[in-house]
Amino acid sequence: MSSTIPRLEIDGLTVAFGGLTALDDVSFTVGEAETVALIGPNGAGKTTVFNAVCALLRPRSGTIRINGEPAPSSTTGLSARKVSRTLQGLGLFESMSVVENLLVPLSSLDLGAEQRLGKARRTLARLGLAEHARSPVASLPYPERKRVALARALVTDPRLLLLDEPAGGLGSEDIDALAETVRGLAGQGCSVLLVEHHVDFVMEVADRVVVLDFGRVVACGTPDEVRHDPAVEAAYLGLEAAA
Ligand SMILES: Nc1ncnc2c1ncn2[C@@H]1O[C@H](COP(=O)(O)OP(=O)(O)OP(=O)(O)O)[C@@H](O)[C@H]1O
Repeated sequence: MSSTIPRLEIDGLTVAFGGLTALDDVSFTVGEAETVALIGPNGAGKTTVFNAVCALLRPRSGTIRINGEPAPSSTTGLSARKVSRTLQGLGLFESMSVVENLLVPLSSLDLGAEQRLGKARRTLARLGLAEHARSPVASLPYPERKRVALARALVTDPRLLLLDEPAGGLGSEDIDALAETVRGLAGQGCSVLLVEHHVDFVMEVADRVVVLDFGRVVACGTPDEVRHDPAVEAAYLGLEAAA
């Protein structure tokens, strides 16, 4: 599954906020068309990894490479590198229609108006949102709004997709549909880095799982390997089971 040059390579990443070390020498890779899940308890550093990849903060040390090249030093460079991200808070333009939301990221691509619209409509159809194309985002229930956020991230055909808690707030039917969509991304050559608390979803879609605890990688492996790792049970899964 992985090519020799990882789609994303994080090496020795250390991030501090004042006296708090949020990430401590974190290293892992995401291969071509691979889905890697980043899990760990609240405050483990998962979002900080995303923010570092997206150039929203400056690491104290370590390197981040995308397709073998240093990651962009500002968020504006991400789309040219074919990196997309979804946000926990969705970040949609609520008063605009669904299709207009998808046209926003397409505006930076060198495409004509018809091509942009075609791309947006094909993406909406792929995610079962075609009938909502003209609806204002604010009029849709949360699961559909969440799917619009995913569609907006996918409409530019990213090679690396960062998904921040995509299953959060969804019911089991929507989670099943989401799992199918995420599994299908590999077939399109898209690599995924996923932050998620929903462990069953993670175990279903991830090729590999990286477990963070207090900013350090405490385990890394296939879902089965990680599931039976005592360090993981202690750091995360055990806490969930006890909750
Ligand atoms: N901008 C910031 N300033 C100060 N501390 C921060 C900042 N961002 C994150 N932190 C701290 O860094 C640590 C890691 O936070 P982070 O949000 O990455 O964890 P997380 O694993 O994503 O947690 P959650 O699952 O709750 O989203 C936490 O202790 C958090 O309080």
